[in-house]
Amino acid sequence: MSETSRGKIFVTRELPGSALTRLQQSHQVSIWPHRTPPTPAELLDNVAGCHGLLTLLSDRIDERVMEAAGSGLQVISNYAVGYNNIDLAAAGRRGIRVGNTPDVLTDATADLAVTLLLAAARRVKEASDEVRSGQWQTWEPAGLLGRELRGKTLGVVGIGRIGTAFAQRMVGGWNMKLLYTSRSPQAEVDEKLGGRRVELDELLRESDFVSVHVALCEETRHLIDAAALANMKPSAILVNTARGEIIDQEALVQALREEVIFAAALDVTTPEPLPPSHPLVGLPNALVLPHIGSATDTARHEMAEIAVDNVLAGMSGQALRCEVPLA
Ligand SMILES: NC(=O)C1=CN([C@@H]2O[C@H](COP(=O)(O)OP(=O)(O)OC[C@H]3O[C@@H](n4cnc5c(N)ncnc54)[C@H](OP(=O)(O)O)[C@@H]3O)[C@@H](O)[C@H]2O)C=CC1
Ligand SMILES: O=CC(=O)O
Repeated sequence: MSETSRGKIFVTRELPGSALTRLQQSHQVSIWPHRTPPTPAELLDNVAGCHGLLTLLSDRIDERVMEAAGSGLQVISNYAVGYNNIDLAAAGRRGIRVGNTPDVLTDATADLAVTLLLAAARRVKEASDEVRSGQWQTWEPAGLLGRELRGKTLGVVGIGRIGTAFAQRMVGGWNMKLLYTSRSPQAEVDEKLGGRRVELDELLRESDFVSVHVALCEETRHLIDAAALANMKPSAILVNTARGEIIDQEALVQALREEVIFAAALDVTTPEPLPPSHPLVGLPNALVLPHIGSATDTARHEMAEIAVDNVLAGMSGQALRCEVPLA
């Protein structure tokens, strides 16, 4: 299909900036008008006859959705770097290209991981709650004592783009010792950041701060389970900005309640949104944010530009600006 032949595109949410107007100029675009995602049934209805889909990480794009779109579907462009919401094998079988939005959100997400780590280390949630609830009575010598960062050991689980950017900040800012996991050696991380590649067991045992940055897939689901948490130091802090399912959340609740670890700070949970009644929300040593890793104006605008470029390229049969390799 050429860019001028007005293919049909379904976009599952409004995006910031003007990138979507580039799609509207050349194609027949329908944009889901609500703040919350289409239900699975609504998704099936809306994709019928589409040549391109621009999706969010909260939209599950499985074989049924591709089937409902029909044989004309050429491209699925995810407005995220993670693509665990898309059935890549099904896309591969159907010859559908899949796109994502890497790099432009790396700084924003790494910055948020630093924010979470610092907030947990200095007990910011408990301190703020004390002020809000009127429980702040006086300056106390032993009140709300947190953890220092300088010279401590940092464990980065998955040293890809965001894991590396996060490690740069922590090693450069606080002179931390770096341990990391990776399926392959990372010479640059070793040379520039003094990192040491280790097995997950050693990383968990030795680290004062553990931050999760692996992609979610079958191999990484519940990578941090009860046994992994028991392996961590009682003084350790766990940060997750990757995906909620990488941590066994029930095991985490128990570990926080029993002070197996000191604290957790999470941008991602299972499910999302996490209900306010969930135990993690009420625990003093857990900090939960509503998946805002990439939520800066710059990152979200640039993500929109890439996502639109990916749709346009895919619909004209070209390689995408950022294409996810299919199995
Ligand atoms: N909170 C938020 O808003 C955001 C969350 N994210 C999440 O962060 C993740 C990382 O993003 P980014 O750094 O750009 O991605 P990268 O692809 O650069 O890094 C992904 C890392 O995951 C590892 N990995 C992939 N598959 C496996 C596997 N099967 N087993 C073990 N390790 C694996 C890779 O390891 P290896 O080197 O061994 O291949 C790599 O270190 C995204 O997938 C997304 O889920 C991203 C942006 C914003
Ligand atoms: O979670 C966000 C992403 O871009 O992936």
